[in-house]
Amino acid sequence: MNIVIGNHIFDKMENFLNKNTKGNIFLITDENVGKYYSDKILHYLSNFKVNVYTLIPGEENKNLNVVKDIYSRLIDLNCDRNTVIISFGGGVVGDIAGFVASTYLRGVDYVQIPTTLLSQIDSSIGGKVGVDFKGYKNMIGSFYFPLATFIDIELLKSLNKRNITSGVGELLKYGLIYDYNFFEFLSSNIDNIYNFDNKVLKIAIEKAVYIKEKIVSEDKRDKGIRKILNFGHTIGHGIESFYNFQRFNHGEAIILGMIYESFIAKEIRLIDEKYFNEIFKVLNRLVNPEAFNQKEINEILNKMTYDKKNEKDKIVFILPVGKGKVEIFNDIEINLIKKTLSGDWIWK
Ligand SMILES: NC(=O)c1ccc[n+]([C@@H]2O[C@H](COP(=O)([O-])OP(=O)(O)OC[C@H]3O[C@@H](n4cnc5c(N)ncnc54)[C@H](O)[C@@H]3O)[C@@H](O)[C@H]2O)c1
Ligand SMILES: O=C(O)C(=O)C[C@@H](O)[C@H](O)[C@H](O)COP(=O)(O)O
Ligand SMILES: [Zn+2]
Repeated sequence: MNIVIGNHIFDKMENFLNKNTKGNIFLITDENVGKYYSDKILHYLSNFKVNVYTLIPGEENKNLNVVKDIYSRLIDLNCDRNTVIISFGGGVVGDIAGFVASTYLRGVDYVQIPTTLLSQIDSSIGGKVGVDFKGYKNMIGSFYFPLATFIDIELLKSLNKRNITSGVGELLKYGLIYDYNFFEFLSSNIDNIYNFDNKVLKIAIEKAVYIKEKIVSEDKRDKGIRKILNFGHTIGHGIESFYNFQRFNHGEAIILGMIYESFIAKEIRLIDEKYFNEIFKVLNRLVNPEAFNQKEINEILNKMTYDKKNEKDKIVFILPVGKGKVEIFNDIEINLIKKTLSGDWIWK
C-alpha cells in the first residue's frame, strides 16, 4: 500500500494527486478539521476542481442518512467515475468517505488523509469502511482500500486530550496483541505522546502502521488472524454502543474493553496476576473501568451478541495468553462475562 508518514507532507499528497488523478476531487471532512485546516488543504489542491462536503463531527453521524446525503450531493454535482474522494478527518470521516467511495457508481478511487492519532495508526489502514446501524457498530460496510494514505503528524497538534487518549488506546492494543516491547515503549512514553514529542510519535505511528499492515496483508477480509486486531472490541464496542456513542469515544471504550477482557483472561488463567496488574496499571491511567448493574450488563451483553466476530450464537473474544500474544476464544462462560462487567473486582 502507498503510505507516506512524516511532517508537512501535503506537497507529497499534491504530487501524488497530480500523477494519479484525471477527474475532480470530492473532499469529505468535518467541521472541526475544516476549522483548523481547510485553507491549508485547499491551497495544496488549487490545481484541481474541488467540491467539499463537511460533516457534523461525532460517531452519532456515522450512519446511512449521512451516506445518502453524500450520494445526493455527488449526483447533483454529476460526479463521474474519475472523481477522487479525499477523506480529510478522523476515523468517522474516513469510515464514511471510504464506504461512499466503495459504493458510489460501484466504486471510485479515494485517498485517506487521517487527522487524529487513532485514524493515523488504525482506521486509515486496512480498508475496513462502513457505518453504524440500529445502534450497533459498523454493521454496514465493506473492505475497500484507498489509493494512498498520507499521515501528517503535524495535524495532531490541534487534538484535545481525550482524542489523544483514544489513539493511545489503539496503539497499546498493538503492543498487547503483537509486540510486548512496543507496549513497554508506549507505556513509558505516554506523557511524551500527550506532549506531541515528534520523535516518539513518529516511532509509534510507524510501528503501528507496520504491524497493522502486516496483519491485514495476511487476512484482508477478517476471516482469521486479522481478528486479533479486535482485542478489546467485543466488550469495547458493547460499551460504546450501550451509551449511544455519547459517553466514551472509540479508543476510550476499547481501553475499557481491553481491561475487562484481560480480567477474563486472568480469571481463566490464560495470563497470571502479575501480567494482568501490569496491563491494568497502564490502561487504568487512561480510563477507569466502571461497575455495571444487572440491567446494564444485560444491555451490554445484548449489544455484544451482534458482534461481527460471533459464530453460531457464541460470543467471540480475543484474549491475552502471554506478553504481546493473544488468541481467539468462543467458549467464555456468560457468568464470567457478567462478573467481569459487575466490576466487583475493581476496588479489591
Ligand atoms: N476502519 C477501521 O479500521 C477503524 C479502526 C479504528 C477505529 N475506527 C472507527 O474510527 C472512529 C473513531 O475515529 P476518531 O477517533 O478519529 O474519531 P473522530 O473521527 O470522531 O474524531 C474525533 C474528534 O476529533 C476531531 N478532530 C479530527 N481531527 C482533528 C484535528 N487534527 N484537530 C482537532 N480536532 C480534530 C473530530 O472533529 C472529532 O470531534 C470510530 O467510528 C471507530 O469505529 C475504524
Ligand atoms: O482493522 C481491523 O480489523 C480492526 O479490528 C481495527 C479496529 O480497531 C477497528 O475498530 C475496526 O473498525 C473494528 O472493526 P469491526 O469489524 O469490529 O467493526
Ligand atoms: Zn478499534
